[in-house]
Amino acid sequence: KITDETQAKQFLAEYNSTAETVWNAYTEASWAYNTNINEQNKQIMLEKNLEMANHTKTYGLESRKYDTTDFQDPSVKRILKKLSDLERAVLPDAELKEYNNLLASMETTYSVAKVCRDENTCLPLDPDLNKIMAESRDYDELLFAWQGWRNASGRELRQSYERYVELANLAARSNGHIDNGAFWRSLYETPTFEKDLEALWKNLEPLYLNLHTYVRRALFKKYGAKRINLKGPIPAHLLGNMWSQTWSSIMDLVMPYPDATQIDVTQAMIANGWNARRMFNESERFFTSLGLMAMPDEFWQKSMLEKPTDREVVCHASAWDFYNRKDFRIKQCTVVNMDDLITVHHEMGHVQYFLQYKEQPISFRDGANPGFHEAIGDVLALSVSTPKHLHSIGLLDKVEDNQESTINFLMSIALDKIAFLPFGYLMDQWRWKVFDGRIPSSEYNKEWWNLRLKYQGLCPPVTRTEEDFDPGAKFHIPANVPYIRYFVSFVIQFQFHKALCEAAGHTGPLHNCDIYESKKAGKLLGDVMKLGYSKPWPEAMAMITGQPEMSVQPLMEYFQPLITWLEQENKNNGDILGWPEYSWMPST
Ligand SMILES: C[C@H](NC(=O)O)C(=O)O
Ligand SMILES: [Zn+2]
Repeated sequence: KITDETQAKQFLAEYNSTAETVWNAYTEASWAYNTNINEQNKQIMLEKNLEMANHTKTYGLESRKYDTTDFQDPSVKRILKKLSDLERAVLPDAELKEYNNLLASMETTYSVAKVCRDENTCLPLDPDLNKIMAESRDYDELLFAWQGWRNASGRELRQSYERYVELANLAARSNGHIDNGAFWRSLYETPTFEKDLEALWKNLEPLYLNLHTYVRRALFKKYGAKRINLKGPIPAHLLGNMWSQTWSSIMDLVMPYPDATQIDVTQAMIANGWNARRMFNESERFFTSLGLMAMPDEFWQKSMLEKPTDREVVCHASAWDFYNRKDFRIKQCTVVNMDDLITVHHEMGHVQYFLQYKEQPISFRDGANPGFHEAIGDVLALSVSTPKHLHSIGLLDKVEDNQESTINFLMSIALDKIAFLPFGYLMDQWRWKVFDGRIPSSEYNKEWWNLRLKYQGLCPPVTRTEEDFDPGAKFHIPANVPYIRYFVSFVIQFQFHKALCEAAGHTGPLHNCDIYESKKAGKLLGDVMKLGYSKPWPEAMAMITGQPEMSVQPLMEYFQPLITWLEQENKNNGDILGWPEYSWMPST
């Protein structure tokens, strides 16, 4: 073992500069493929991925030769520890090639899948099927899109997924993890991670149950007793979203006070001639108002902000770091609506993080934990979504400060933030169990729907079998993107919001806070982003909130007026919480 710290630093300097070149080459090739899906671009991406894996393995094996016990510099220890996990590069050549091919083909199948109405009308997910799921109030049309999408995507992916699980586990185990789920959880550096998550969920479950009961009653009014059982699960295609993960698109069906202010500003965006570029400019303006960084010119020159009409692309929105400290991009098939304005801020939050930590060693150019990276943009979006801010950017003609408008506003935010929690929690519950073998492939779909029932109180609108593979109908599953990061983000973003609002000198209810133009709030957030992955995330958490733990208290404080209202409303309606008639399904 090498115990010379100076030698280690030289080794890491060489790693850093060579990694920038190799990772940049791979990222360019991956970008070319994601923004123009064809065989040639796929082959180039696979070739660059092998080169990157080679680099990772060479330096990873070298890093394992160091004994850092007596090293003085904690960063050197931290980087060598991270490098010694080779991830997929540990696989033998043949398995690595097979693994990369599986990933590329699963993401392609998902991204080009379409649902045909007739032989010459085939609809892609983005924007067509998403639009049907959000706007249609026709039970059968919703079922057409919901079932068609699962036939075109999930069903086609089941076999590849089974092999992917084997190879992902082989890689994880070769790196010393018990399985791939354990590897994914290790990124949070928290031995009690699963217990902590369960405790957070137990605190949040009552909020979700109250929202579920209230929305079920509203859907009962709309779709009737044959399709909605007030003591049963909700059919999964009626919530305004292909995966029932956010419900704000059915705000019209659940609006508490139709005569008071509502904040869906899609109409106003269209009426005011907003386009994708305007949405991104507005978001950049918010970041710079906090004293954070503007987008570099390359961002505007090289991003893909709208869906091209002449080629196939991966439409699922994403932000890209090209690891040369200059080139950062977003790929988004932007639609002019409120939902996408929020997504724009989400993706711009990733790029802001990239910009803030770009001078860190490449191994530290990551979020303090993956949930931090997902939270940044959402924190700013909480301010942007306030009636006050929407009014200030010309998307709301008047701001009313009364109980009805407050409840309407909190309902619209809850339909995204509270509705999401069980989905954000169950996605990797399913995958962790697949990776550790508790869910064999013969039960993939049965266990998926058991979790969808247990956590979200949903049922499939039509009978599902093991011919189906419904988890595969959600991007992150074929795309091999972990998901607990979003559950973590939806909790901690309210902790960050509360802390930044205090820094901004906000007084009054938390839900009214808009940190726009607060340089103090911006500095608090910016200083944490600059750390990247250089410090364990509890230190970063403490820098923002003054304490090191995840906590649901700020989320509960934010929604408190709505929680009180929901409890009263559900009582007035004589409705029960939960779905005791759990085996009920709608009559087709
Ligand atoms: C919440 C998650 N966001 C993202 O992928 O950026 C999703 O869209 O499912
Ligand atoms: Zn994200």
